Amino acid sequence: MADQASGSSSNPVEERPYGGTPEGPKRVRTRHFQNAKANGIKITGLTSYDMLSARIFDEAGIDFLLVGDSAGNNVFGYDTTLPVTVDDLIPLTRAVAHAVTRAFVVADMPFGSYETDVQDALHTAVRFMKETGAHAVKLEGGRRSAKQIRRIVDAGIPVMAHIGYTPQSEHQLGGHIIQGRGDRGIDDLLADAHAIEEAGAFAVVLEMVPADAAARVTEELTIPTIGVGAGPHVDGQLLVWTDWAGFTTGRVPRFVRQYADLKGVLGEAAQRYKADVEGGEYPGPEHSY
Ligand SMILES: Nc1nc(=O)c2c([nH]1)NC[C@@H]1CN(c3ccc(C(=O)N[C@@H](CCC(=O)O)C(=O)O)cc3)CN21
Ligand SMILES: CC(C)C(=O)C(=O)O
Ligand SMILES: [Mg+2]
Repeated sequence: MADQASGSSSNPVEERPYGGTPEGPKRVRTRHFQNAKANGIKITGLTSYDMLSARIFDEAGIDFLLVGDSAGNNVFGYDTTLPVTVDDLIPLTRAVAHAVTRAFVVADMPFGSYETDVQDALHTAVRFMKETGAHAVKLEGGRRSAKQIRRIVDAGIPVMAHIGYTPQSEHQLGGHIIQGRGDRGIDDLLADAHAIEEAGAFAVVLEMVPADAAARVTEELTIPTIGVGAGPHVDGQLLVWTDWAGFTTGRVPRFVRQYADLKGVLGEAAQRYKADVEGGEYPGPEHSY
């Protein structure tokens, strides 16, 4: 998301140690998502669960950071996102929101915090906005979540929707299964997408859907689509950062391209550290007082 998306091309050029897009908006807002789609500029997103990774991604010019309930898998060590609570995510979201200067921060609403009732959904969204400094909330579901989306948007809180494969419904969907396949699948996906747009969401995540289905949704909607395993014909991409950085120790979905080998780097560092301590090589005189 670069210059044309900002609406203000007069930002002074500043040095960013990780590269990125210094010419883009000073602070990413929902209108920049809309402008990016209108101008054909791709939006980039990563998850983040802590201050250090958030700072690095923000300085690199990643447009938005999602404090995902995938923290269940990647921080808390659960097999699914289902046990994650609002109280689990609030401190992580606060850490990320306080770390960024440019990136748009999205708080993921965990399972059980919005499906029960429209009032519950609003209460959860307000907690995230009031207690963390996030700029928007995200929730799963299309038609089934439209009432919740409308209520939260009416309260002045931007909502990112999420359809296709929705991990909080893993047991109903029967595992990590591609959604939106076949005519019936595409019709369902489109109906969900239109319901989300009508309810007032500013963007929608499409997870694990065929590229042609994602292209149809992207074409038909006026709000930007953010793909996670949805092929190239979408308005932006999002990945779970620990998958993307080669930090995840378990299975990683096929749609991920791994941009680093953190597991290898840290594993090797730990082995060298152990060897140095055991061999009397660390600490050296320069580390001692
Ligand atoms: N975007 C995203 N959604 C998730 O639900 C998710 C992540 N990332 N990353 C962390 C964990 C790991 N998860 C997953 C999800 C799918 C596969 C997987 O291997 N999927 C197959 C297709 C389905 C299958 O055969 O199981 C694939 O080829 O991608 C692995 C781990 C679920 N979690
Ligand atoms: C994978 C994205 C869309 C997500 O919801 C999460 O990280 O929790
Ligand atoms: Mg999530």
